[in-house]
Amino acid sequence: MRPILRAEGLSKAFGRLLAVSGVNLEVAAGSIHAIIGPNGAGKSTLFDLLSGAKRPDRGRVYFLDKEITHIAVEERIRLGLSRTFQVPQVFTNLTARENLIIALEAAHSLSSYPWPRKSRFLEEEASALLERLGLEEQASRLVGELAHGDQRLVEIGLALCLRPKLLLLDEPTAGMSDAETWRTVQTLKSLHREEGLTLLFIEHDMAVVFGIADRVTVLHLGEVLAEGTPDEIAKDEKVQAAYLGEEVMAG
Ligand SMILES: Nc1ncnc2c1ncn2[C@@H]1O[C@H](COP(=O)(O)OP(=O)(O)OP(=O)(O)O)[C@@H](O)[C@H]1O
Repeated sequence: MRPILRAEGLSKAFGRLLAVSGVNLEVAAGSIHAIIGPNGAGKSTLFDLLSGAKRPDRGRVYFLDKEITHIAVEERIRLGLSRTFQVPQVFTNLTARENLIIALEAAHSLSSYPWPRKSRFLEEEASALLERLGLEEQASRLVGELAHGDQRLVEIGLALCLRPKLLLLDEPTAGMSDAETWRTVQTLKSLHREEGLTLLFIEHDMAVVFGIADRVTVLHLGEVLAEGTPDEIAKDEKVQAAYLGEEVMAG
């Protein structure tokens, strides 16, 4: 299938440490693609290069066949490439609904709308998003008081306000209980199914990777060690060796 995102020979060094080294990556439109790898493998740095938070020393990034290597984060978002972070970027002193309304207002240019119409539009859009995320009951609570899993879902909601075609998720289930992880996985699956959203996500929890990914790229010491279906990756001896000493591939 046609790639929505393509990276060619991406490299990024911090001093003498080569964090990302000659990475080639293709993310098929409509896929759920996981990036895995031991701690320090370069996963977050790769995300920074793809989302525009950092610039590569070498290599190119293409989104929908347009080269985006040197364009700003905001422009990438406008093209349809959004991301979430390891620590949720949300307004903790506002409610879940208020968070979404602010993001929706910023995402749509509504300045010419008369206020009643604008207000109704924002309320309706926020309600629809809260329902899609399963956050109706939490809508009027301060985000800072919500469970960690719900805060992360609010952050995903903020990214969805921008109507992305591709969503980059940095460890979407990190720090979640089993129940929160399950709920997040179901929500991501339904967003993928119902909205045709392509997902690229970094994940340490192999149950999540094997539960939803149709493609997996393994990074190790900044390089692509292997790429394939979850089953191919689970059987790969190079991958098993790279994870030696970590428990993540067990089971
Ligand atoms: N700003 C920075 N300055 C110096 N070194 C950095 C910086 N950011 C990352 N590194 C180093 O680059 C390497 C890759 O880090 P990165 O965070 O991309 O890995 P990761 O695979 O996301 O790790 P983790 O799974 O622990 O989050 C690590 O050795 C890290 O210490």
